[in-house]
Amino acid sequence: MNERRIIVKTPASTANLGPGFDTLGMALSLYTWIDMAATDGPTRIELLGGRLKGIPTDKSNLIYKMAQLVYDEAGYTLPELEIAMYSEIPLTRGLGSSATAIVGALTAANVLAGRPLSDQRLLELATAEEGHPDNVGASLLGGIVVAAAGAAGSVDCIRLEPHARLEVLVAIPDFQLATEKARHALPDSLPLADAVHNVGRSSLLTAALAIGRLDLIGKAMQDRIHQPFRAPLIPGMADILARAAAHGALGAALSGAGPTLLTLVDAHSTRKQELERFLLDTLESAGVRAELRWLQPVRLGPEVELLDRSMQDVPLMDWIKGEVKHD
Ligand SMILES: Nc1ncnc2c1ncn2[C@@H]1O[C@H](COP(=O)(O)OP(=O)(O)O)[C@@H](O)[C@H]1O
Ligand SMILES: N[C@@H](CCOP(=O)(O)O)C(=O)O
Repeated sequence: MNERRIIVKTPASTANLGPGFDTLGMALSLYTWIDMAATDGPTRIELLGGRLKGIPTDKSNLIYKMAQLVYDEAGYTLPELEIAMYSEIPLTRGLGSSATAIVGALTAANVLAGRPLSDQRLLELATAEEGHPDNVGASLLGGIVVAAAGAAGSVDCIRLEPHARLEVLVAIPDFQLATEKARHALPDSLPLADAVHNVGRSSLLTAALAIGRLDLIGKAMQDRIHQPFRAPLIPGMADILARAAAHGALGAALSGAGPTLLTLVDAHSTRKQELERFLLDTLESAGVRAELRWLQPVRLGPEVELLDRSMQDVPLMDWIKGEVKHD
């Protein structure tokens, strides 16, 4: 069979950006590649690189399940599949690895099926699977997204173009924190004053990002909905959020549900090394080892390649190595 081989490269994401809990997201320059083709043989799922260890390779795999969902929605019968996947996104660190896998798989399966589903339907399916629209919105639309999930599975999502001078420095701690666990740390209800605080900051942040008021970002990234409750799970976090701006960041936030800490930085800043030192020293004093990564906001959502016959047998890693050289 193997006539349509699809490779989809999907960006990671950071959610919340501080006050926009379950609402704001931004696509980031780390990627997952999903390679999907129909096959006459039995389904085969290959996970490449070290990061996907422990993830099932049978039909309970998330990628396969998302493919099944697309075909069910379209009313088609899912063929047996050959799937390969490689990810450079660290899992369970607050960089949206699960959302990237969901969006990449829905996109690949939709192309394989001849695009029966609209992007809007893919967004709704991805949100239902992930439980919140911020990460999947960013991975699907690219850029910065403002997303709101409504009744009966509806999702409204608006994409903003990231400012050309916006850069991202993340500190990725060497421990994992499952989103589910970090969501359990949150209270069931909040004082009205805290809700008002967040509505103000989140609206200000959205407006500032939309019109390029980088000077307002630090003030606007304040949050009282989730970060105060998650801070005890991440040693050093409270200190970093309180003092990153004094060390050259435009603003700082917990990335998604953590434990990664995110700083937004003006690309023209002359204080990048000072910020790097501050993040590493603060985390080290708190007993946390972390890796720093400079990332860019990504403007594109999933990039789809339909491989022609001459490329049918090229291993996914060889194909990727044409553009990246790391694991
Ligand atoms: N490529 C993938 N294939 C299958 N499952 C994945 C993949 N990437 C992530 N996951 C699942 O998502 C989980 C991590 O999701 P989550 O706790 O929301 O953290 P994050 O999305 O911030 O990395 C992993 O433990 C794994 O079960
Ligand atoms: N809005 C969610 C975002 C979770 O992001 P993840 O990258 O940690 O999965 C939350 O804050 O729980």
